[in-house]
Amino acid sequence: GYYGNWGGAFVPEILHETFRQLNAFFTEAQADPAFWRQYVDLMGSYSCRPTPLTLAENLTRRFGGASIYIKREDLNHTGAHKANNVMGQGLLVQRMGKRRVIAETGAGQHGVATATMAAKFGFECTIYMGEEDVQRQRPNVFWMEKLGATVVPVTSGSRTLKDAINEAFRDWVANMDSTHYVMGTVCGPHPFPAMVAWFQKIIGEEAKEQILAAHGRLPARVYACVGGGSNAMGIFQGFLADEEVELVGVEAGGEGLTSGRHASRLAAIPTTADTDGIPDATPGVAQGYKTMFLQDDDGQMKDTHSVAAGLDYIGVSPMLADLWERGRVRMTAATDTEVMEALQLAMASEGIIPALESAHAFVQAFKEAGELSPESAIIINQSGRGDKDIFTIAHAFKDP
Ligand SMILES: CC/C=C(/N=C/c1c(COP(=O)(O)O)cnc(C)c1O)C(=O)O
Repeated sequence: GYYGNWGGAFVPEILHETFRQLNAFFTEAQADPAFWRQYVDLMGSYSCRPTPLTLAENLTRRFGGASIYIKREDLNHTGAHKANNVMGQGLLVQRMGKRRVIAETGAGQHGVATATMAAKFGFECTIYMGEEDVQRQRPNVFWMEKLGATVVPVTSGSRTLKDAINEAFRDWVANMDSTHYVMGTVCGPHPFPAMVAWFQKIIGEEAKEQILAAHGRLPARVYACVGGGSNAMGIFQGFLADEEVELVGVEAGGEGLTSGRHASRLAAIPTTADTDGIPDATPGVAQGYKTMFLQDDDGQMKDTHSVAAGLDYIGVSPMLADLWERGRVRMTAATDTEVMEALQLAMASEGIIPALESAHAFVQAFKEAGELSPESAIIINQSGRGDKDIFTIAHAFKDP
């Protein structure tokens, strides 16, 4: 369960048997071709896959460089890439014979997706959500409850994603015989990162086939926003073996990397010795895994900030920490202000409304498209749609 120096499964003794069982079920499912076919068929009939790869002609013309393609994970059922992971996990829960699922959520997309899957599979469902996120993603809270899930507002800590994860783990330790924890991203103790990345790789498999068909050759660069890292790992896996394809992760720059109010774990750190004086992430172990965390000198988790609830998290996938350390993935950050501008441009130019999280990837792609040759192409992974963010966006534009 390691990716270079990162990952592992730092879980208490009491959970070892549960993790052993989970690993056994996952390994068996991975080895069973019928399981992956069942998953692909379900994603086709229930979640509109394959999702389109849309050529953004107006944005391409505006920047005058690479052809800009958008991978439309917003067109999944429930509106984000989270659907890929939860439906796969649902099939796994069926194989394990469990009847209850729990999950953490920040943006509420993973929560809605898990509640949707539970309704379809007939599982009992409890979602843990930071009180602050309950307030800023109300449309999703409404749907989770309407779909039959119990939403538990979490009032400990910073009342955001990391606190929701802590509460979900507490529930799981107390109910692990009946309950599966549907981790929403490629973080947490092994095998969670591996499982989530395995289901999300469907994005990259489709995108590679689609770009070769539409553009005739591999893209120069692929951009994805990074919260825990699951939509990024999903699309990146389609191109990891193609060294000529540059992979760019975009983290939450919040109010700026020197503001102390951001959620950038890797982008803030130049790969050389840290000389920019920006308080950066450091290696640590928390929430069951080892990665680069935004923590203080005592190893206590810092409060993060992002306009996008789904990126507002202290940890980053051990897979991405390893790919970044090896130089295979370049990490950048986009500020809240840049995100709003890119969102507005995408809406006005292409009639596409990205989620605030996804808009971070658009920011970096817009900065770089013009410097690439017109014969080249780039792909932006649009992880979700912006409907959930209507109040945040309205507020941002009201106060210019
Ligand atoms: C698992 C907690 C993260 C959530 N969402 C994260 C998210 C993200 C960031 O998550 P990753 O892809 O795992 O980095 C990107 N795009 C959208 C639309 C998201 O909703 C959630 O609760 O919905």
